[in-house]
Amino acid sequence: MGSIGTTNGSGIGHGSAAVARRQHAEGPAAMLGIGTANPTGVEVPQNIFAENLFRVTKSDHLTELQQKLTRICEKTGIDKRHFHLTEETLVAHPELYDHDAQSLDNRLAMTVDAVPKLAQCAAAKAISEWGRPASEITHLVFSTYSAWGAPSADLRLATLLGLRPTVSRTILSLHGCYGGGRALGLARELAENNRGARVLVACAEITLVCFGGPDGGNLVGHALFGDGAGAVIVGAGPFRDGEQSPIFEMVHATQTTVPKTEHALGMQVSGSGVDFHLAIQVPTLIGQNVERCLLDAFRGGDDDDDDGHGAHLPSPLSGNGKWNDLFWAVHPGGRPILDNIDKVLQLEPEKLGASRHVLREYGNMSGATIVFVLDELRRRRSLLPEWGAMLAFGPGVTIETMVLRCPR
Ligand SMILES: CC(C)(COP(=O)(O)OP(=O)(O)OC[C@H]1O[C@@H](n2cnc3c(N)ncnc32)[C@H](O)[C@@H]1OP(=O)(O)O)[C@@H](O)C(=O)NCCC(=O)NCCSC(=O)/C=C/c1ccc(O)cc1
Repeated sequence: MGSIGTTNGSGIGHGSAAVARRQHAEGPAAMLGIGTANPTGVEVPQNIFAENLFRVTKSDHLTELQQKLTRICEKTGIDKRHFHLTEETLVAHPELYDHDAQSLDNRLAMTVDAVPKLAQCAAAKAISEWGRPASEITHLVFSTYSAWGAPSADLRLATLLGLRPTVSRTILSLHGCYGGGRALGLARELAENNRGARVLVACAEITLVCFGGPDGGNLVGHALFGDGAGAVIVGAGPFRDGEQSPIFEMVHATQTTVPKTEHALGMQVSGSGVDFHLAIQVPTLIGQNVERCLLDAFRGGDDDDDDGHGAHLPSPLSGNGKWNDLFWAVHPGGRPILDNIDKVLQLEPEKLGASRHVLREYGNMSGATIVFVLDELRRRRSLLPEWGAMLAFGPGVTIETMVLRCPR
């Protein structure tokens, strides 16, 4: 027995090492198709959001609270958001804004199909751009906090898209706003370590699970979050006939948890739904930690001698304007988060333009938002420098960082 799993003696080890080497893809993983979608029913301009919310939840008597939400809405940098939840649904389900009512079952019943369907719309666009049939997808990574149950939303999405029964599925739940960054990081590793793999990343969020009356203490969440889905096809070379050429290469990725910040961002599930907690310090915490994460991510690439791109990574240094040599895909978690990143990295005004555009047009769609930012950057591709950085944040506090390259 002694030789199984060892690299000396039997030759089994050498053989398995060779198999492992053959399983590696050629070159870095890349995004080969990007798609986004929003619910089509409800689009709410931010300047009437507070008035609407208080009216539909029969809370007009809470005038001070309404004034406060109006003040907060004005500072979000958001123009409009899209929602799955309609006024008719709220009339039929007053338990959705009664925080003493047991409403979790009804909420989940409303999202169980809607979340994978929204993801399907985004995925269909990503697959169409990729240029190959859905049956060639080998892996699915689905991130959502809005739909729970087993069989889970990833299986429902796989069925809706007609993925093959051997597709290797993973669902990421409750990652909140860094779910998209984590799903892309995982897809990168799957694509580079499984020759021929084509990974569908899907993120979809419907805020109905956490909707509540304005007296529930989550005014900032009300002002910030919207519904949406994003999808990306990730694969590494060799590339196939008919495939879209790489949009962004995913050169190196890191995940950092900022110590002792568990209290800052969170989600609590109860019989009455899902409550968010967003501490007032979050924008400052992210501003204080983001540069270290970026330096680690760009330095980390130098250690990856095997993958062949470490030696070519640029080495941006703080304070000398070098961060402005990159393009930026930053999760627009909130306007002050973007402002703080601008300040800390001394970015030129338009560097976070794609993130601010997405925040303005859609609000914060948690994990799906980063895909919208990548989609927007892709539209501006001819203007982008060669190298870029992606940042996503969420509970932990967790910061996902990825070094990107825009091939010429
Ligand atoms: C638009 C805000 C709310 C206000 O803008 P501002 O420039 O800070 O303006 P002010 O300083 O004048 O604040 C306006 C009011 O908002 C209040 N406020 C200001 N942040 C707060 C505050 N976190 N609390 C509760 N009152 C506040 C503030 O006290 C003040 O109240 P008042 O004096 O009565 O008008 C801005 O601070 C903002 O966007 N904050 C949110 C940032 C944030 O934490 N974003 C989440 C990033 S991470 C992420 O996206 C993940 C989310 C997630 C997803 C899924 C999960 O499961 C878990 C998490």
